[in-house]
Amino acid sequence: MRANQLIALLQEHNLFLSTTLNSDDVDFASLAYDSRKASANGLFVCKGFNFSVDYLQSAISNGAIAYLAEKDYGVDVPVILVTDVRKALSLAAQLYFGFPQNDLFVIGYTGTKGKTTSTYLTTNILSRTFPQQVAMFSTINHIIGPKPEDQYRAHLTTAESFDLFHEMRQAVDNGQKVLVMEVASQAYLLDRVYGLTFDVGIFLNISPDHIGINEHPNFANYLFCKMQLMLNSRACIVDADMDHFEEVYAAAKVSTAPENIFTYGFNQDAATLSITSSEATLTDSQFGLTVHSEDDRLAELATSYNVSVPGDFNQSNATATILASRLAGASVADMQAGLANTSIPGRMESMTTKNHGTIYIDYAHDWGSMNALLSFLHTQFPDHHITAVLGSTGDKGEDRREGFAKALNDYADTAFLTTDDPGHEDPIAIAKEIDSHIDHNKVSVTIIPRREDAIQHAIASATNDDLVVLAGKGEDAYQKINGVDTPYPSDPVVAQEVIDGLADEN
Ligand SMILES: CC(=O)N[C@H]1[C@@H](OP(=O)(O)OP(=O)(O)OC[C@H]2O[C@@H](n3ccc(=O)[nH]c3=O)[C@H](O)[C@@H]2O)O[C@H](CO)[C@@H](O)[C@@H]1O[C@H](C)C(=O)N[C@@H](C)C(=O)N[C@H](CCC(=O)O)C(=O)O
Ligand SMILES: Nc1ncnc2c1ncn2[C@@H]1O[C@H](COP(=O)(O)OP(=O)(O)OP(=O)(O)O)[C@@H](O)[C@H]1O
Repeated sequence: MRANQLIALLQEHNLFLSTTLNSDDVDFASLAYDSRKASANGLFVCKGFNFSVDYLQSAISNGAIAYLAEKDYGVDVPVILVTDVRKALSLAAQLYFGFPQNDLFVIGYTGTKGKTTSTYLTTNILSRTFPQQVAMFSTINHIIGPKPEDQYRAHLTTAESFDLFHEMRQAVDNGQKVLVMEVASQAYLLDRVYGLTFDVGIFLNISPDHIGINEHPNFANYLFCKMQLMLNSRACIVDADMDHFEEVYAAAKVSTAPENIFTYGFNQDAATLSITSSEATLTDSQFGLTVHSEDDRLAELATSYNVSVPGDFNQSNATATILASRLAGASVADMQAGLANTSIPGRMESMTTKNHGTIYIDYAHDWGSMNALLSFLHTQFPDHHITAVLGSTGDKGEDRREGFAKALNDYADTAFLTTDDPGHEDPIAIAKEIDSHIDHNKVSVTIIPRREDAIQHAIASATNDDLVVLAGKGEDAYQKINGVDTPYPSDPVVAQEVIDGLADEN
C-alpha cells in the first residue's frame, strides 16, 4: 500500500492532517491495528479506548516503519496524523485489501432483533441461486468460501473494519459473489463499516437496547447509528410496522430514490409487500404476500411461503429476506425452498417430548424478543400453559430485568428464574430483581440458580400440552462469569439429557 495513495484517500474524506514521512513514496508491506500482528515495513494504526503507547513501541519492534494516529506519540518512526483514526483505519483497510466490496453484492441487515435469523435465511436462499458463492458474516458464524475450513465462529456481530475487509478479500479470492452480513449499531458507532456502500440495506426493527457504558449513550444515538445503514445503501428495505418507521424511511429517502426503497408489513396496504399470516404451527409457519408495486421484479413474489422457523416475527423476517434475495437475483422457487429448509442455531429450535410438551430454545434476551416470542405462543396456542426458563445478563442491560417481568406478566403462567451470563453480579440477586417486577397472581415463580437444574424442573413439571421456553442463551456453550467464559453444555444439550432421562423413567 503506497503512502501517497493512502494520503490522497484520507484527503478525499477530509481526514488527513499532516505527516512526518520524508517521502510519500513509501510502500507499506503490511497494515495492522494490533501490535502483536505488526510486521516488517508495515504501517501500524493507533486506536482504541484502551490504547497504550507501549503497543506502538512493540509494533515498531515487530517491524512497523510508520504509524497512523490522531496524535504524535513522539516515537522514532514517522506518523500520518488524522482527525479520526477509526474512519482512517477503515479506509486504509479498503485500500490495502483492494476494495473487495466492489467484487461482491453486499447485503446488510440491521435491527434490534432478527439480524442473525434473516442473515441465515437469505444465505440459504441465495446459496441455491449462486451455489458455493455466498459468503456470510453473522454473529454465530462466518463463511468466506465453499470449503469446511472457510467457516468459523464469529467474535463480534460486525467485525473491526480491518478484519471485515480482510475477510471480504478472502471471500472474493475464494470465488464468492455475494456477501450477506449483520450490521450492528456499534459498527457505525465505531466506524467499522465507514466508507462501505451496501447494495441492499435492510432495517428490520428497533426497540431500546444496547444503551449504556461501552455502548450507546441514549436511544437517539442508537437509532442514529442504525439509520446510517439507510444512508449507505443503494437499495433500502424497511419494515413498515416498526416503531420510528417514518424517521427511518426519511433517512432512506435522503440518498436513495423512492423506486429503490421497499417496505413490508402485516396488512399494510401502503407497503410494497403486505403479509397475510395463513397458518402457524409449533414448528413452522405459512404466509402469503400481496404486491403493491409496479416494479417488474416484484410481481412474482405474490404467492405463499412456508418458513421453517415459527413465529409471526419470523414471517416478517422472511419477507425482508424475500425482498433482499429478489434484488440479488433469486427466483421465487429458490426463496420457497430456502425458507422452508433453514435452521438457525438457537433461534426457535423446538424439541418434542412424549409426555412433557414442546420445548423451545430461543435466543430471546431482552423485552422486545421475549415479548414477540411469548405473545406469539400465547396468541397461537391460547389453551397451552407457558413455562419460561430465563435469567438476565449481569454487568449490562439492567432495564432488561423489568422488561422480562413485563413479558412474563402478559403471557406466561410459570417462570423458573436462573443464571444467564451473570458476569460480576450475583445471579440470585438478578433473579430476585426480575421477580420483584412479576405479578405473582398471574405467574408462579421459582428461583433455581443452576441453569441445568432449572431446565430439569421446568421440563419435568410440564405436561403434554405445555410449551416450555428456554430463553436467552440459544446454543451458547458457556456462561460468562467474572470475566471468564465458563463451560456450560448449552440449553439444547441439557434439554436433550433431561428429555432422555424422563423417557427412561416413563
Ligand atoms: C467497547 C467496544 O466496542 N470495544 C471494541 C473496540 O475496542 P477498541 O477499538 O476500543 O480497542 P481496545 O479493546 O480498547 O484496544 C485498544 C487497541 O490496542 C490494540 N492492542 C491491544 C493489545 C496489544 O497487546 N496490542 C495492541 O495493539 C488493540 O488491537 C486495539 O486496537 O474494537 C475492538 C475491535 O478492534 C472490539 O473487539 C471491541 O469490542 C468489545 C470487545 C465488545 O465486546 N464490543 C461489543 C459492545 C460490540 O461491539 N457488540 C456488537 C454487537 C451488538 C449487538 O448485539 O447488536 C458487535 O458488533 O459484536
Ligand atoms: N423481527 C423480530 N422481532 C422481534 N423479535 C425477534 C425478531 N426476529 C427474531 N426475534 C427474536 O430475537 C431473538 C434473536 O434473534 P436474532 O438472533 O435473529 O436477532 P439479532 O438481531 O441477531 O439479535 P442480537 O443482536 O441480540 O444478537 C430470537 O431468538 C427471537 O426470539
